[in-house]
Amino acid sequence: MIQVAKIIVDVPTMQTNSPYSYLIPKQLTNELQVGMRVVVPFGNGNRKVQGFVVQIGMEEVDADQLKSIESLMDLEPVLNTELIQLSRWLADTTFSFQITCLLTMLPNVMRAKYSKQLKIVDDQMSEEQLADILPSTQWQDFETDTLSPLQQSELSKLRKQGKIEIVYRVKNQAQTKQIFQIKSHINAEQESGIVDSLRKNATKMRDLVHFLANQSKIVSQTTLEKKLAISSATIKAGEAKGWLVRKKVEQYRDPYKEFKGKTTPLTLNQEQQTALDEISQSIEKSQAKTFLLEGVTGSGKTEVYLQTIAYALAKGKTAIMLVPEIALTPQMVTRVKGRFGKQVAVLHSGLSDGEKFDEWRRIKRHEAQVVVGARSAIFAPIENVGVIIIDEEHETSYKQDDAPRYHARNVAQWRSKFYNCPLVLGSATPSLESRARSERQVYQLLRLPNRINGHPLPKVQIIDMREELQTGADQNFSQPLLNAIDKRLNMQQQSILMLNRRGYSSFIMCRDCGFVLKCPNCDISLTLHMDSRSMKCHYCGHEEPIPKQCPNCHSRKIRYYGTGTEKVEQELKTKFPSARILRMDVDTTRRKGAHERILRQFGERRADILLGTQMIAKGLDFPNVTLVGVLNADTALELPDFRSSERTFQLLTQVSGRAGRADKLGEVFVQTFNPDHYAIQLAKTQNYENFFRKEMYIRHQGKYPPYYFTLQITAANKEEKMAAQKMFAVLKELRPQLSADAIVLGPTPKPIARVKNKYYYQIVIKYKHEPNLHTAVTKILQESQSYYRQGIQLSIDAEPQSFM
Ligand SMILES: Nc1ncnc2c1ncn2[C@@H]1O[C@H](COP(=O)(O)OP(=O)(O)OP(=O)(O)O)[C@@H](O)[C@H]1O
Ligand SMILES: [Zn+2]
Ligand SMILES: [Zn+2]
Repeated sequence: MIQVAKIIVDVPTMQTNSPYSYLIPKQLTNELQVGMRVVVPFGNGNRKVQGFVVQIGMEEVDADQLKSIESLMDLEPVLNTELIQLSRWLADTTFSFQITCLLTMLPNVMRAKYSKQLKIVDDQMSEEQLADILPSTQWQDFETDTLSPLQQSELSKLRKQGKIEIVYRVKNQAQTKQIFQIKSHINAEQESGIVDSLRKNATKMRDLVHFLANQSKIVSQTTLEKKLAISSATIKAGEAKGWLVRKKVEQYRDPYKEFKGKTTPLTLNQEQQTALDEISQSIEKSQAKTFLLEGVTGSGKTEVYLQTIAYALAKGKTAIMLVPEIALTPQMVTRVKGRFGKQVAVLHSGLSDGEKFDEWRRIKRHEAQVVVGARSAIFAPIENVGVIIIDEEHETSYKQDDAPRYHARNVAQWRSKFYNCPLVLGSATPSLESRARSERQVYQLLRLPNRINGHPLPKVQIIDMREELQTGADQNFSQPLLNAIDKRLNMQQQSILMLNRRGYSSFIMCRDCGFVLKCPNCDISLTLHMDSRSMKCHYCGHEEPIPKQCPNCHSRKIRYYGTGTEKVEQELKTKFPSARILRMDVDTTRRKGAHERILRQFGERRADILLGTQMIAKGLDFPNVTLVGVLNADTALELPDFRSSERTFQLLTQVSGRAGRADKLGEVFVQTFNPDHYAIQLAKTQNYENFFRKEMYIRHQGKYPPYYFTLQITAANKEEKMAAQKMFAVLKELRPQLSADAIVLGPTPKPIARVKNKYYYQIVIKYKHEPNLHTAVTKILQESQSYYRQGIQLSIDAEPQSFM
């Protein structure tokens, strides 16, 4: 029996869910702990990889058979036992590898960077000889698969002859920010003596001495440099003379350093109070219970969340609150930070890697007790959790598209059980899955059926664009909507307009031959963008100049069709020359802080109209907004997805909810070509309960979730035939494991069959109870490693949120 460390290694092409055993070097026996990252040798040669220690224990093995840990990457564990346990569950339930899960839980900077270098180890070999095969500029970090077959064989020959070696290094990217602090070592009495000893023209030195002689507090070096306009060389010279000491200290990169503003708890109304009491009781009794807080838009759900968090904190516990990425900046942060100040850590994609790393460490060191963040914040290393809240729980962004394909709601449930604390799911339009569970008493339903302001929900008018177009109206604006905008401008009230398509035109087509300009890499048409004067692919980012003539028949009759936010902005400017318009879409919010700036401007009433894509639909709370216009309600309805009605209803209800949230009444116009569709008709009354019943009936008929589970398996390859063949082979292996009740759709190409030059084929399995499915799919996952070498990527998605 010897002591070994069980380690999950980071080898992308040889993944497995079982850890490897390594020997622990003598010097490290007392140091090594579960949850640390280490560098270990792996495979043949001297390849080094990052690994995670998941267990330390005795094992019946021959020490000669094992390799030994090379070095530690951390001096303390980066993962606690809870998170290691969670990663195992996550890998199992999302059909992914544990290493992928571990890396997902940590800030990006904790992913190791690998470097490899060619090194000559034989005196007989000259650098020129090697450079003949591979230019010396490529000796560092070369990619073997980009080399020519000849280069590959030459290099491997040299290696076999022992003339060259490939040296691997694992680099830790996690860097803290260090600053110098300065403490004076001289006093006022010493000043004149020192100054006399200086040369006459040493004015900078004199300034420094004067400052130090009269300063007893510690200052940072950068402050001092700025204040006295001196260089770091002057300060170092002062240090050498013993006038001061410099000390290196760590400083957090705080994204909300400048944050000010404090909010106090509001007096809750009866319904809010009842909801708070129910949840608080669960915190008090340490119950792992899930609540569904169904509250209409503007019913004050956020205030319930905040007071729930306050309750958990008062009990000496911590809290996690998830919000959709978009909602995070900036209104939600203001609300939570305003209530809990420095106790809050914020995690979202708008932060730099360094900022995220520092916020993560504040949580880990128990310096923050409240975590607010987007999806991945559910993995925050917070302990002693008292409550977990997921706002807008129906949002698709809570499901990750890449491996591990997890849903934050499921992870939250796991952690809620681990800590015996309640989980609160909040929404005005809950997902059908969650609402159905509350129907079966799996979740406890709490309702806020009324708006805080006591007003009814805004009145919604559906406008039939087919009729409007017949009367010769505008493509984008119906007359009633134009009138309503005009009225708001006259009354100095604000409007929000939503169009779910960015760019100028959705596609361009030749009127002579019908040619449509498509992306060379994907099966979709290119979108015209006027601000960059180019055609762009919204899937892969491909960009090319706007053609002046048809690339197919050379006709000049090339025309723009469809519309986007850019074009609508231009039209608005022509129609309402005096209106101040803000446009918010992916193109105007690319730069850091742009999102916040636009919303701040709108909140300060420095604009009359906010025009945007669906990123403006959620969470915004502006009291002066009394009009909401949806320019085209049909975009989501057209998608080939069984959730398209649900998405449409949710989006319309959410965006309608932005109007009339304070003392003034709100009004909504929804323009559509499908005025009779039930999702649109029911959004008119914003009656979620009716929508729920109708949609449940349809899902039952179609055998879809929440009545059936779904599992999607996709194969991707540069060649369509390869992707299709693999999917047929997978199905052949899987089908015998399934009962006759399981329904298999496909193999079929995905609705967008080609993206970034890869073809996608899929099968979807719908099932109720399949005891063999999990094992069979896990086996397919393990086998997928071997096709990976043939360039076939296989992905498995349990409960996919999108079938595109
Ligand atoms: N008890 C209360 N007394 C007074 N004002 C309140 C109270 N609760 C909430 N409010 C205010 O009512 C407004 C709407 O509340 P909030 O934004 O929390 O609603 P919500 O249910 O989260 O809305 P949505 O789902 O539309 O985002 C906010 O301006 C909030 O400050
Ligand atoms: Zn043409
Ligand atoms: Zn493309």
